[in-house]
Amino acid sequence: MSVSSILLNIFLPVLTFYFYQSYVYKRAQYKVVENLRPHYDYIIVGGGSAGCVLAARLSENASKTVLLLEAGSSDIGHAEMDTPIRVPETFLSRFDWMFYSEPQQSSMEGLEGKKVYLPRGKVLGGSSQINYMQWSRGHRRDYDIWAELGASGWSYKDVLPYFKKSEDVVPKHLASEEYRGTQGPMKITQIKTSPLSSTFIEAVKLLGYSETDFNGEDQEGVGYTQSNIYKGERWSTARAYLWPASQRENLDIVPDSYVHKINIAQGRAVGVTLTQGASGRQPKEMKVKAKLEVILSAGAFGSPHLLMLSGIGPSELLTSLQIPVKADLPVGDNLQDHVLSFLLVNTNTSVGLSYISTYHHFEYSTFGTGPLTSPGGNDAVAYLKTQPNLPQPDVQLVLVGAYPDKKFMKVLPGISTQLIQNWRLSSDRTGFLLLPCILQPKSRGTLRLKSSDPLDYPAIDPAYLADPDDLGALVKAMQLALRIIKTEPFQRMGATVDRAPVPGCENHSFNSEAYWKCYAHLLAMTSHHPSGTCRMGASNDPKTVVDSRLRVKGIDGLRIADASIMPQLVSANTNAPTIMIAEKAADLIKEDNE
Ligand SMILES: Cc1cc2nc3c(=O)[nH]c(=O)nc-3n(C[C@H](O)[C@H](O)[C@H](O)COP(=O)(O)OP(=O)(O)OC[C@H]3O[C@@H](n4cnc5c(N)ncnc54)[C@H](O)[C@@H]3O)c2cc1C
Repeated sequence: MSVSSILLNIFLPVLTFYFYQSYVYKRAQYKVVENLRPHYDYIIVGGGSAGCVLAARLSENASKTVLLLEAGSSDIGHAEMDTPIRVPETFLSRFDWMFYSEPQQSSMEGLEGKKVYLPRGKVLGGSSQINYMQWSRGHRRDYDIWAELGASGWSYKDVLPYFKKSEDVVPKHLASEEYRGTQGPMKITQIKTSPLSSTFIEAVKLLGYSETDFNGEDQEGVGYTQSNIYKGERWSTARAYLWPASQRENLDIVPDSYVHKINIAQGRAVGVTLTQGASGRQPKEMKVKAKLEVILSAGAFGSPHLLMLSGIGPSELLTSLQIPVKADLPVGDNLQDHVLSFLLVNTNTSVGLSYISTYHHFEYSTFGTGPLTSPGGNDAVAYLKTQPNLPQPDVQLVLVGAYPDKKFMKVLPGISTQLIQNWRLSSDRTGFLLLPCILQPKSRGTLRLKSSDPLDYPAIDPAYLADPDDLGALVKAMQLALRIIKTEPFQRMGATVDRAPVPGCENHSFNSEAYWKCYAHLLAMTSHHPSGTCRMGASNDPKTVVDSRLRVKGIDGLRIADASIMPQLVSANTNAPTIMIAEKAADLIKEDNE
């Protein structure tokens, strides 16, 4: 071994580790809360994307006491979450609830047991701590439709100020005064580390689209991914909102606290029951009282689960489980998620992020730059229309500058061992992934309690592709992606979709519509955007759980603010919209109580 290779392979990683330990791990800490107060003005359940925003905003008023309860652990000092390229390492880790769907009836034939792995963050910062950090708001029509569906005060004009309030857009060319914010806690940047991104942008432009700020005036078009990544690190809501607020006297942040019941007396939420120290220390059950409100921000799976455990949900189901009914509401209906498929594209040269070396690890830990700052490889994105006359884009196409190995494909999307073994993919593993995703799925699923034991996970059935129109839409999205691969910029690198037919679809001629239909039926996956399970809308609408001020119908002192309240899934990733929901919720709560 030469001196230079010893330096490169041994000393650099050691030095890197030392820098990381001394720089990142000691930057922040939460105040230790020895004993909870007997009551707080506000109790927030769930410290995820929404919960961290609410904790920070509600504790701005020093005269109000706020308790944030999070089932998972602290987020501080975990390089696997902080380093943007390392997203997949958080899956199936202690920071993940590791939900699985019920076996799917109309899709996912190629997945183990036809079940979809549904990761969710279990840590301060919640799913914003394990997500791909894509920052996108959706189309203005999405919010106008919310208002048309009965969510008054949630049209695009109404929510735009809250999107702006949440963000600090760093690249100057994106910081339009009318549409973007520059004073908010969420740092938004554009990462341009993969040379493939510009090829993708060039290719999409050849189909007649322009490079756009898809979070600005017009969503349609293509661009580099906008990410909540700053100085090379994930900018979760814990980091953006909670860290700066964490030393406030009136805010107690308590991780490792699993709330299993909202206590309701005479039609009012008066507090919660929780188990503290569930992961590690001696578990301790306790009750805490809320003087003003309990705010549920446990996410699209956690919030409906907890409501039902507390007696708020479909009365027939609750009665069958011997749970006394406090309010008969359609909790757990209206589950929506984006569904996508993936195209494995081979190239004749090494592209994307496959060039990452020891030097890049050193570069990252020393300067916070380089390919390790890529948001899990999701480097460019396009919002496209499958028909020109559509009122808004119906497809999101994400470029992932990396080629997955079979081990990864087994975890995400959870392809069955048998299918992977029989799929004779090219052994030449240079290339990239394209992820065509349908933005307005029609399928609707459910979340139901399996038992009254709070530790039993609920039955989650997203009913992917149950509406036959969704399969057709997904095939059209894939065909659009195939057109992009055929453009000259990609042909320069010999890009072709891997020609090994998926086992089960060999009878269809490769590349025919029937082939892709079969492929999508076998191999679709979640885009990780479950929402809608505690639907917001007019209070006299029997399909809604919360009114337009996010108050749970029929129960005083209880609100929900997270992705579960979306009446209809937005046409984008859901983190920025959830943060917007929490920003607006904080103002509604302050208006009603202060
Ligand atoms: C793998 C993955 C990739 C994604 N990629 C993107 C992306 O690139 N861009 C994007 O915009 N969106 C993305 N999303 C979606 C986005 O992160 C979520 O929509 C958003 O974080 C939802 O926020 P939330 O507040 O509703 O829920 P969460 O952030 O999940 O927060 C819920 C919190 O409540 C806690 N909790 C639950 N039950 C209880 C209980 N009983 N007691 C106490 N605490 C409880 C949980 O531990 C969690 O911390 C992704 C999601 C995942 C999982």
